[in-house]
Amino acid sequence: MNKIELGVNIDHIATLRQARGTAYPDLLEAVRLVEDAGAHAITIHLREDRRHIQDADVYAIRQMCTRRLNLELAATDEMVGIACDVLPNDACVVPEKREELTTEGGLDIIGQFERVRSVTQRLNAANIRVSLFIEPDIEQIRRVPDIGAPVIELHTGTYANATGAAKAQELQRIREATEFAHSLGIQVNAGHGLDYHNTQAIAVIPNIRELNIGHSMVARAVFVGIRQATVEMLALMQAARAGA
Ligand SMILES: CC(=O)[C@@H](O)[C@H](O)COP(=O)(O)O
Ligand SMILES: NCC(=O)COP(=O)(O)O
Repeated sequence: MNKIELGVNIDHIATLRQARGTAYPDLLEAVRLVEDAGAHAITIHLREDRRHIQDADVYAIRQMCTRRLNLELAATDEMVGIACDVLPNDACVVPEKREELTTEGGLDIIGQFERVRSVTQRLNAANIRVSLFIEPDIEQIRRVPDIGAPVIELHTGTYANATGAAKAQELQRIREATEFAHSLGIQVNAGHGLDYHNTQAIAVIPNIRELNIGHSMVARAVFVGIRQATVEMLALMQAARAGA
């Protein structure tokens, strides 16, 4: 059985802190609890508008994080400069629009080929493992080797928001995209909009290696705490993968 890993995205713990400009909730305490619960990675998205994670958070988390740090970033010179200074283990290149409520889809690596390739090369040169956050689209995946990224993260937001036949169709698209990328030797991760009900069907796909999950887990943490929210998510992912 292929193992499946969990990266916990703690952006929305910072959203709560930023809502009042307080020092709490403490992101470093969240990292400690999430790691103690067995998560494999900590994911943070330093948005250009700094609406949740702040620059100082990135440096402080890098210092104390004992698991992999996955920094999500837009393909800009500013963000690449910060990543090359902080040196996260992984950098996930994501699309970003200032006015969006949340990330609305995958990066168009065909339309922005030269920019994404140049960003990837700079991150590769700093020994940061690059992941491209893209749609489960065969034509996009076909270009990944030319860009030089070893990992992709498939955007699961469309699947998460769909219902009925459209949901089944999107799940099938994710399955096919995973198999195609795997056949090219690319590591496949997935994330966005995953929760305690829709994650199982994604976790069961054998060649998906890591799920990055944030919003639903922070929401669950309001009632049970982030440690327990992590334990529960890990358990359901692992049960789905084991075929339980
Ligand atoms: C790329 C991605 O899916 C996450 O970074 C997610 O976007 C975090 O939450 P927000 O989109 O609300 O910032
Ligand atoms: N890359 C996806 C991620 O980190 C978490 O997205 P969400 O669970 O907050 O929608």
